[in-house]
Amino acid sequence: IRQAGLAGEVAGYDIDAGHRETAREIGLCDVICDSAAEAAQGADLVMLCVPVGAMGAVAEDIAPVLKPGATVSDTGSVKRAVIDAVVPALPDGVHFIAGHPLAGTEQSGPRAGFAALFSGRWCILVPNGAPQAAQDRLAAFWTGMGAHVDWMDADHHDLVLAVTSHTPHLIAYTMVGVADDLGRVTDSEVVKYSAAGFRDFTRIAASDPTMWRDVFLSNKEATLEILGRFTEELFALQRAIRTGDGQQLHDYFTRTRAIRRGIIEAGQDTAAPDFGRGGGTKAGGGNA
Ligand SMILES: NC(=O)c1ccc[n+]([C@@H]2O[C@H](COP(=O)([O-])OP(=O)(O)OC[C@H]3O[C@@H](n4cnc5c(N)ncnc54)[C@H](O)[C@@H]3O)[C@@H](O)[C@H]2O)c1
Ligand SMILES: O=C(O)C(=O)C[C@]1(C(=O)O)C=C[C@@H](O)C=C1
Repeated sequence: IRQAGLAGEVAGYDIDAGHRETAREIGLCDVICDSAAEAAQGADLVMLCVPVGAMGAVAEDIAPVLKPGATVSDTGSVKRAVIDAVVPALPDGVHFIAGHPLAGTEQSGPRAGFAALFSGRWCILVPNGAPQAAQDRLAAFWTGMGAHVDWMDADHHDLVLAVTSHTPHLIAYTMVGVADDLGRVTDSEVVKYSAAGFRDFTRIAASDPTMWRDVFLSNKEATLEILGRFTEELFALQRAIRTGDGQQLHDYFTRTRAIRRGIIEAGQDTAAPDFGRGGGTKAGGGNA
């Protein structure tokens, strides 16, 4: 936000005093406040970047000081539960537009952020009935940080993300847990010879436990739906292996390879951030 000059002043607050201290040390914001309400007072845009399960409580903390006409948004990985928790807490005349930048790492805390994090990445926004001018302003804010903005309904977002992010994380957690159960994950030979796939699983499985606990508890329905489908496919492959059905395995892997190749050919492989991309439209010099 500061690098792209998207806000006149950025005020921040974190419930963890150590994180506030670190944020002051590294100059993350223009000002680090001692309460959420102090940080939100007078802001044109308030961005809630806390675990999904804490969004409602923070909205209640800041509600009394919000400026009429202010926009409140968030970065949470789940959208329906956040809207349900935040909207009832906000006063009339304040708009909530839910958001989710599809960018992050397994690292947490104030030192884990970097200016190019959102560059070339999608940011999904849920309009939630906010006025067009507020929607345009928030979209310009994200494109100002180099993101591509898409608008989506909250339930659709939660289903799509259950497929592309939430269930894959659960699978990574499980795979690393299985290796640990075998007592081999810390065995130096296993670590030394672990192939890239498993290493990627261990990186994902190092993600923040609070964040991911909240994601699964608040996107229960969609995650369970996708997990059910995943389990059915897994059983089919398990059976093909047991019965020696090479044709089924080959057909399945051919189909999945075509999907990956289709993504590359369509130029939609945004897995790697485009660090070269500059900022886009500026959202104007408000306070965030
Ligand atoms: N990490 C990712 O890959 C990623 C990507 C996209 C979206 N998200 C979402 O963004 C949000 C933040 O994730 P993050 O990765 O920045 O997490 P983070 O752990 O780096 O930061 C969250 C911070 O919130 C603070 N916090 C917790 N409860 C609070 C409260 N009640 N009041 C004030 N501060 C509080 C924590 O102390 C922590 O420092 C989450 O909802 C997450 O689902 C994360
Ligand atoms: O690479 C990672 O660490 C991530 O998994 C980031 C990731 C994702 O699934 O793509 C994780 C959760 C989010 O809500 C958005 C991004």
